[in-house]
Amino acid sequence: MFWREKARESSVELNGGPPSGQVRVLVVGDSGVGKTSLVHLIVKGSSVNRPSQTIGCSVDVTHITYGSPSSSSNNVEGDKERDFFVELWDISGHERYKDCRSLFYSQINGVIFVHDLSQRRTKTSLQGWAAEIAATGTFSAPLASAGPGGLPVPFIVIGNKVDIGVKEGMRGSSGNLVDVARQWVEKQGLLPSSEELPLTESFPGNGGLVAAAKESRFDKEAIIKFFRMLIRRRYFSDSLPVTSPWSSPLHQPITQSDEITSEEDHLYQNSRSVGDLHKYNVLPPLPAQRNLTPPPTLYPQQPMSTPDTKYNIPRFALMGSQEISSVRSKRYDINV
Ligand SMILES: Nc1nc2c(ncn2[C@@H]2O[C@H](COP(=O)(O)OP(=O)(O)OP(=O)(O)O)[C@@H](O)[C@H]2O)c(=O)[nH]1
Repeated sequence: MFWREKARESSVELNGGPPSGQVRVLVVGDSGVGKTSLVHLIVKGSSVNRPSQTIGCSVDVTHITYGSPSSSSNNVEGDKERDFFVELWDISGHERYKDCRSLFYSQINGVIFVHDLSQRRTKTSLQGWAAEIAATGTFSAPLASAGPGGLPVPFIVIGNKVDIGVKEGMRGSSGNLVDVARQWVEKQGLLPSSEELPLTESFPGNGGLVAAAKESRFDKEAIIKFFRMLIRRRYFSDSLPVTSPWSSPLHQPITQSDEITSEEDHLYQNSRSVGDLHKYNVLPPLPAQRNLTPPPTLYPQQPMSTPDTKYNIPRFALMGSQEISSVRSKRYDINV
């Protein structure tokens, strides 16, 4: 395995210094669901025309800010705005790499599960992905209670290809054999229309995001909040509650984060999807010191404390194609 730097921005404007740390996020799901397209969209802010099939794993790095821009650097609270790297490890979904992909499941802070809304089985298989990662991965800042498949870190689920996906409540054909079979059986009157063929839809399904990576549509706000939540858990969580995305969603009114302020927050204030929220539950924290060996950090972190923030994740808020203002990207490929 070797790393090949594919592109590097000439300069990275950071908030008064080098990044304060990094979090590692796996992006997993079956082959062809659009993981590479989504990562490209998150990092570059635009769609990619013809993504090539991922070989083993490719890693993109973006950076986001965390903290309050108005705080002075002398603030004893240490809540001034800081930059953090977010590593997005795009794992190939191809069967070819099934036996070796656990090589990449190292010191994970969070997971983005991706499925294809037009291929029902790609959602069903997320349970297997979760179990595989839980069984073979190592984790940074693990949660006290495990999620699906025993996964001990926060995750989000993204249903991609909403542009061609079967609309909720409609029974269209996705081209998937199981769905075709279901439709045929229903047409024969063999099953009541609400009856499901034996499909395991046990993966948490009520709190996911939807996206159309090909059309540059995704819930940028939710993704950024997810990243910030991971940063908070890893670097600021000694005395803070942490969140558990796999707990039962709480449907509460949207509350605006009073901790994090940035242009992005203002940009997306008006774009929230009201009434259809996925709310992270709050669980007791694990102190950052209890982490397993963290990923190699480029720069030492300063201990800081910040007030707690509860995150609301809109489930469905499609955004136009906008450049992610705080994104400075580097891309690395890993070949195995
Ligand atoms: N219609 C539609 N097609 C999409 C969308 N997102 C991605 N695709 C297409 O789906 C195909 C697979 O996309 P990738 O991003 O390479 O999928 P992947 O999950 O990274 O695939 P692997 O590398 O094999 O794991 C490509 O032809 C994309 O253009 C979408 O939102 N809508």
